[in-house]
Amino acid sequence: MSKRDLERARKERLKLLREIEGLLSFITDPVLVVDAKGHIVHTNSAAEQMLERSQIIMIGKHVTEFVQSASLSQYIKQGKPAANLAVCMMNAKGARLEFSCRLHPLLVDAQVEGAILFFTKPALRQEQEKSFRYGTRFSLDDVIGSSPAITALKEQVMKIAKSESTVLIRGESGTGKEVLAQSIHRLSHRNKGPFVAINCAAIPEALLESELFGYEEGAFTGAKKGGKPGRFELAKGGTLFLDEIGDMPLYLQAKLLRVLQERRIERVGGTKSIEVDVRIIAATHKDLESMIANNQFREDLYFRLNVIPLYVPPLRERKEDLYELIQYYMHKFCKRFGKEPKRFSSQALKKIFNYRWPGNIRELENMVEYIVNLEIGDLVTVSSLPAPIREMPEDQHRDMAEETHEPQTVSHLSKSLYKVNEVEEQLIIQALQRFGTSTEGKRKAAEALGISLATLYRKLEKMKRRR
Ligand SMILES: Nc1ncnc2c1ncn2[C@@H]1O[C@H](COP(=O)(O)OP(=O)(O)OP(=O)(O)O)[C@@H](O)[C@H]1O
Repeated sequence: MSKRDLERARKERLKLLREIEGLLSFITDPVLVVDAKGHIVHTNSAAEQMLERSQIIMIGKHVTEFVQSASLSQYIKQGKPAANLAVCMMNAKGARLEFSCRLHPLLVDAQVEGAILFFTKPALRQEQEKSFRYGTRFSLDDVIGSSPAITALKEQVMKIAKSESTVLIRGESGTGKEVLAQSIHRLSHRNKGPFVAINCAAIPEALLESELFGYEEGAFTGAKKGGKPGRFELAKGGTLFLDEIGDMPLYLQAKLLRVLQERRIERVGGTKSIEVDVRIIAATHKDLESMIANNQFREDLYFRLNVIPLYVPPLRERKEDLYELIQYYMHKFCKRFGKEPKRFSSQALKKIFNYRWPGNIRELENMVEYIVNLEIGDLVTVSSLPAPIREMPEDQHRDMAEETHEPQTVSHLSKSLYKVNEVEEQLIIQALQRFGTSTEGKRKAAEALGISLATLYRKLEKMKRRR
C-alpha cells in the first residue's frame, strides 16, 4: 500500500470513529463498545455519567472493572448475542447499580471482533425513578460565589422565595438560572411539591403545546390512550420552571398569558377546565425588550412574568468568584474520579482570569473536569488548558483590576476577593522573582502579567498596606 493510500485509510478510519462517537452521544442509556477480549474501545456520555468516570479513564480497561456479571465475558468471547443479562455497574464511589444488558456481537468474516453493550434500567427501577424526576438537585448552598453581585442575588432570593409571585430570571447561558430556580423552589412553601422544568427551546414547536397543557385521548394521530397530563398538571402544588421562555412561539405565548390570567387550563383536544396550582418561574438569556419591539414577544406576557425580576450576572462581571468556583469544581471532580487536586501555574491562572468565559459557569465546570482528567501531574500549565483559553490572543487580555471590579474601599472587600487578591499576589510575586524588582524588572513583570506599569505599582502599594 502506498503512503497516500495509508493516509487515506487513516482518515477514513478517523471519520468512522467520529461518526460512531456522534451516534453514541445521541443514546441516552449507557453504551460500552468492547474488543474481542472485553477491553473498552468506546463509551458514550451516559456511560460516563452512570459510572462517574471519564472516557479517558475507561478506554483500554477491561469491562469487568466496571461491570460485574457472571457470564458477560463469556458472551463477548463467544460472540453470542444476549437480550437481558442481569449486571451490576460499579460507579467511582463503589456503589453497585443494577442494570439489564443487551449485547450485540461484532463479527467480521465470522470472527469475533468485539461487542456493543447497551445497558438499561430494570423496569422496577424505572418506575421508582419516575417519582424522583420532578425533584431538585440544587439549593442556595450550591450557588458558589461571594462576589457582591452573587451575595446580593442570594439575599434577594431568600427574600422572594416564600412569595407566590411569578419570577423572571434573566442572564446569559450557563450562568446558573436553573440552579437559582431550584433554590427558590426549595426555599418556598411549595418545596414538598414537585419542581417541573420545561425547556421551551428544546421541545419541537409541534409538541410544546401538548407538553405544557397535556392532551386528551384521540386529540391527534399518535395520541396516547387515556390522554396525557401536561407539565402544568404535573407541577400541581409545586413550581413550574419555564426555561428559555424567549423561544416560545407567539401563539403559545397568547395561550400561556390566558392561563396565567385565569389560572385554569384545558388539555389539547379536551373541554374540561382544570385548575392550575403552580408557581411560575421563567428564565431566558434573550433580550425580551428588543423582542417586544420586533413583535416577537408579547408585551402583556412580559409584564405578567416580570413580577419579580432577577438577573444573574455573567462570570466575566464577577471574576472575584473564579477562584472559589475552580476550587469547588476541582474538589468535586477529584472526588468523583478519585484523583489528587492539581495546582495552576501563574501563567495558566493569568489566562483563566483574563478569559471572557462566554459559556459562563458551565464552561468553567467543563474546563476543570477536562483538567482533572488529564494525565499531567499536579501542575496545570498554559499548554494543558483547553484551546479557547490557551489560544486567546494577547490583545484580548484585560487589565485584571478592571475585570475583577475591585471595590474602592477595604470595607467592601468580601471573603472571596481576598482569595483573588491572594492569587494576584502570588502572580505578582512570581513575576517579580523572575524579572527582578528594578524599574526595568517591574516593567517586564507588568508586561508578563498583562497589566500596565501604573496598575502594578498600585497593586504593590495595596499589597504593602495589607501586610
Ligand atoms: N453559582 C453557581 N455555583 C456552582 N455551580 C453553578 C452555579 N451556577 C451555575 N452552576 C453550574 O453551571 C451549570 C449551568 O447552570 P444552569 O443550567 O443553571 O445555567 P442556565 O443559566 O440555566 O443555562 P441555560 O440558559 O443554558 O439553560 C450547571 O452545571 C450548574 O451546576
